[in-house]
Amino acid sequence: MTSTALYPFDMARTPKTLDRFYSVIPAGGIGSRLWPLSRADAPKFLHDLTGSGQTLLRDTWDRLVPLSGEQRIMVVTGRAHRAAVEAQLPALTDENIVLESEPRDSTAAIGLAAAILERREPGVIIGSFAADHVIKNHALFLSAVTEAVAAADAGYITTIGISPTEPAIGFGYIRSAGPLDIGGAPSALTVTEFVEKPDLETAERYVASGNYLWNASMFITRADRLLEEIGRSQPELLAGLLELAEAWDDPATRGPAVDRIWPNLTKIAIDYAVAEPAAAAGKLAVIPGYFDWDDVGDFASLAKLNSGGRKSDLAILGENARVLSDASSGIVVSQSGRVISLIGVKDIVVVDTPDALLVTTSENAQRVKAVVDALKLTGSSDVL
Ligand SMILES: Nc1nc2c(ncn2[C@@H]2O[C@H](COP(=O)(O)OP(=O)(O)O[C@H]3O[C@H](CO)[C@@H](O)[C@H](O)[C@@H]3O)[C@@H](O)[C@H]2O)c(=O)[nH]1
Repeated sequence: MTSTALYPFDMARTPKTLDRFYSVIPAGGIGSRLWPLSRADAPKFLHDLTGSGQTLLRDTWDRLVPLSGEQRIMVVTGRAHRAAVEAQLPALTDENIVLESEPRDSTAAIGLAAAILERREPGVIIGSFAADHVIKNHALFLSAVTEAVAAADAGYITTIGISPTEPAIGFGYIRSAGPLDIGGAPSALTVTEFVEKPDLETAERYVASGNYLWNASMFITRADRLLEEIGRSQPELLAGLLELAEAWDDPATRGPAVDRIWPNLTKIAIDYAVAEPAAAAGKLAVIPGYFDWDDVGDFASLAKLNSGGRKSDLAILGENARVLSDASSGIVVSQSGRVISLIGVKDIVVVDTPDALLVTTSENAQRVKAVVDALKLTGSSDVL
């Protein structure tokens, strides 16, 4: 059975707008809160973190095939990841892989895909979906995105909002208001405010108010509308993206244009460059998503994901893991083959790789990024 057949989604009855729909997968983040499992040469999206037997990138691809077909999925990733990405996605065509010489953040990555696709096919609608998230209830995901495509066709930059369960500070918060009257998008809501990564006090206030949704980092929009919004807040960045797109499809002009323009593009996340200003201008819409969504941002989420939500359990990841546990809980990731024994430790995080060992607790899982920053500063980048 192909993965497509797993979805209860009838392509014959999907709206016409999906004919113009392209999925974009920006696969650029290293996932530094998952160090030392996630590395520069083996980032989070190239790992199987769910026990599905597939990498998160492949799971993402399979999820998007029913929406765009294999021919209309574009992946934007670093040059260094080309071979690994292509091995994961054999149906990815050369024209649908965009290779970056260095990371320039999500506005440049998604904006370049939009500019290339708009040039090839004016009027195209794109949806960008992180390469390293975990989603269950695919039918609900597909129906939310289908609605988002209809809202995008009406001119909105559309995102998918998830009901918050805690005042997480690593997410964007979307304040939704009344319904928008858009055919094909009955659950679309107008957005009055988008706040990227608020401080803890603000996040607590947002969650307590019940008026905010988490941004799931999915942006569905007409490519021309996205470019217009980038141009409003980052005109120089837009000019660079348009110039790159013009040179892209000719191998003789692409290389020189990339060398000249790409390293000078402003590094800014799409949440700041597009979502916040578009919300302030009343051009952002949100579709509430009722599917299970997890960005697996740190080892605490990874532990939860792999222990079925039971805090008392010990989740073990690693093909040849040899773990002895007595009255312990948390997560062990084993890549070294060493025997690991735990006695009476709760909510522990142990990540054992051949050249680096991390020991912390679920409560401190967010602080792993600081270790990565410190390793960079102390010249220990060989283990990153
Ligand atoms: N190709 C490429 N992709 C990139 C780059 N930088 C980021 N990305 C991709 O852009 C997406 C967002 O990554 P981050 O910018 O690291 O996002 P974040 O800190 O996790 O926050 C975003 O996601 C949250 C949900 O997980 C959101 O709540 C938040 O608002 C925001 O959209 C991911 O798919 C990541 O791979 C880059 O330089 N190149």
